This record gives sequence, structure tokens and C-alpha cells, in this order.
Amino acid sequence: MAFWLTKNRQEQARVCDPEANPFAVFEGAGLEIGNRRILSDLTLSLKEDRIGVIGLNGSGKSTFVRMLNGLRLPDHGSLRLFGAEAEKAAPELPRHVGFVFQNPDHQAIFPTVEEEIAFGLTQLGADKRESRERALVFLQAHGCEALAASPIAELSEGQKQLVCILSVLVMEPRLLVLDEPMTSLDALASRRIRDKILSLPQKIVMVSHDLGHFEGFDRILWLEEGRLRMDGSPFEVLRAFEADISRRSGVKLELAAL
Ligand SMILES: Nc1ncnc2c1ncn2[C@@H]1O[C@H](COP(=O)(O)OP(=O)(O)OP(=O)(O)O)[C@@H](O)[C@H]1O
Repeated sequence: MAFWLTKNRQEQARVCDPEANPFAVFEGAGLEIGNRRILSDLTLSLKEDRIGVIGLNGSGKSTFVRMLNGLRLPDHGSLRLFGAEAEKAAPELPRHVGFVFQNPDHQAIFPTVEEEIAFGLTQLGADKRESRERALVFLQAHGCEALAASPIAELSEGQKQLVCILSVLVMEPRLLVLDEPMTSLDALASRRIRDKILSLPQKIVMVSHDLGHFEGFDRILWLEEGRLRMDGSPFEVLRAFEADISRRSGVKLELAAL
């Protein structure tokens, strides 16, 4: 049923091709916010299943991944998402791109787990009753039926983040974008969430400061001051990034550099 509803809605709009691969094509794309250049000269195509995004604080990672779901649009160059020009694609992107934020408290809006999951289904056109029934089936399929009636506010941080991931997965997106999803989690919850992410059929683009989270990834993008400094396999990019950190950490620490 979810497929029918999604397909029906796609047929109404028909701008994006959810099967398009590369799913994102940047050509000289950049963005200025408040007279400050945040991203510059990005030319790259994204098609791999597991793509990581790294870089120091303020390098533009969050702004970059927000472009993948149309939350930010380039003001220079071009960006095509799922085969369509980003601005035209933007209204359709919530159906194709699930976005998970760092802090689950900024994402979850309903009191209980079941309601949070059901919301995505109502967004796709299901009525309230059907949404709740399908939410329960979905939670069961992910081994989380015991959480269904739980107040989200009372869950552990790991459980909250899992609910946030499930609440976007229920909409069957083609791409899942995660912006530092493990930041507030302990080592065990972090590992569980990472394993869950790796087990998904969706394309994944994930930002993280913890380089260990990119085990099993296909490609890493290293952003520096809004530009793509390096783009390649995890082996080569993570090694170069760590070498750069070691070299820089030898430099006298100045508050302005933090
Ligand atoms: N809405 C905004 N208004 C003004 N400046 C912004 C805005 N959003 C981001 N910036 C600036 O753009 C730069 C890049 O921010 P962004 O959040 O994309 O970086 P990041 O690499 O994700 O950082 P972090 O690792 O700290 O999360 C930062 O200097 C930030 O202050």
C-alpha cells in the first residue's frame, strides 16, 4: 500500500526520477549566506551506496547535506537531484530523501513512537487509522513493537535516534541523509545505530566527526572551508585527513582557530 501511495503522488508531480543514479550532480555549485561564502565550486556526482562527509567544524558539511533534500539551494552553478533541477525537485524531495538530524529532540514532534511513525504515512496520503495500523506493522518489522506506545521523551538517546531513523524510513525514501546521527550516543547505542544504517537498502550520505563510523563506506568527501578538498576511497581520504589533523595539532592552539 505504501508503494501505491508513493507512486500515486509521484505520478502527480513527475519531476524527480527516484531511480536516477547519480542521484545528485553538482556543477560549480556554491552558496553564500549573509554575505559569507559557505560553499564554493562543488563539482561532483553522487551515486555510491554509502558516502561519508568529513571536515572540521564550520567546513560546510551540514550546509552541503542540506542541499541534498532541498533545505538549501545553491546560488551559484547548478545542482540536479534525482534527475531534476534542485529548485524544481525541492517540493518532491521529502518523498525521496529522508533526513536525520544530530539531535532527536529537534526532529521528533509527536508524544509517542507510534504517532511519530504514523505521521510519515499520513504525509504520503494514508488516513489516520490506516497510518497507525501500518505504523505498528512497520515497528514490528523492525523489532520495535514494544516501543510503540512509549512516550518519546522517556526513551534513551539511542532509542530516540532509532525512532527518528524509522520515522523517515517508513516513507520509503531512496536516500537517507544523516547529519552526525551518533553524536549524543554512547558507544553501544552508537554501534547499534551504525549497524542499522549499514543494513538499510537506501543510499546513505552521512556526516560524522568520528572516522570509525565510516567502516564499510564506499566513498568519503572531505570538505574544507566550503570546498571539496579530497574525494575518494575511505582508505585514502581518511588517512590523508588524519595526517592533516596530526600536522595541524602540532601548531600552537589559538582560540580563533577552534
Ligand atoms: N544560517 C546561517 N547563517 C549564517 N551562517 C551560517 C548559517 N548556516 C551555516 N552558517 C555558517 O556556515 C559555515 C558552515 O556551517 P555548517 O554548519 O555547514 O558547517 P559544518 O561543517 O557542518 O560544522 P560543524 O562540524 O560544526 O557542524 C559556518 O561558519 C556557519 O557558521
